[in-house]
Amino acid sequence: MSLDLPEFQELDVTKVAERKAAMAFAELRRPVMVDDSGLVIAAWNGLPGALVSWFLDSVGNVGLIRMMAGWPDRSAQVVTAIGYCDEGGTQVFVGTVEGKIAPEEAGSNGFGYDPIFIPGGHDQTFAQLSDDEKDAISMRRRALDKARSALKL
Ligand SMILES: O=P(O)(O)OP(=O)(O)OP(=O)(O)OC[C@H]1O[C@@H](n2cnc3c(O)ncnc32)[C@H](O)[C@@H]1O
Repeated sequence: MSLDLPEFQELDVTKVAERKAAMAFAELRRPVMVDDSGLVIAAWNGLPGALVSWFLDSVGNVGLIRMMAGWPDRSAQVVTAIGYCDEGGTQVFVGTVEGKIAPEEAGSNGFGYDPIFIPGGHDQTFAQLSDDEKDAISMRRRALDKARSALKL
């Protein structure tokens, strides 16, 4: 079932996931799980964070790379927060991958910011890795592993 929830103007994916989960539970009155993901650029004090889809919709990956010109520190994190809510309350499980913004777009796998994010320990973007390679190290995998073990799924 699909549920349209309001978007929160908030940088922190953890807070967005927590509010989304609570709101979805209030609506559906049954256990819910939501996902919110973001791109956290260190030199920009965390921008765009959870607002990344606004950046991608307006300037795209290429625009984002251009906006990084003049910022020598290209380090960034990709973060997924999984929010879970049931009668007992809300819990959030966060997965993070440290890396950096690529000098140019590369690769055609994946979606979103995959072509411009190079995970630490690699010299290729997420979009140059196979689906299996990305899934093995992704922020979403890390968040889901935490959720699985905490919720005993
Ligand atoms: O809340 P908004 O910002 O409207 O977006 P959304 O709910 O539709 O989507 P997400 O939080 O899951 O993701 C925010 C943006 O991050 C991108 N994104 C999410 N997961 C990603 C991944 O694994 N690799 C690359 N980009 C990703 C996605 O394309 C969106 O533009």
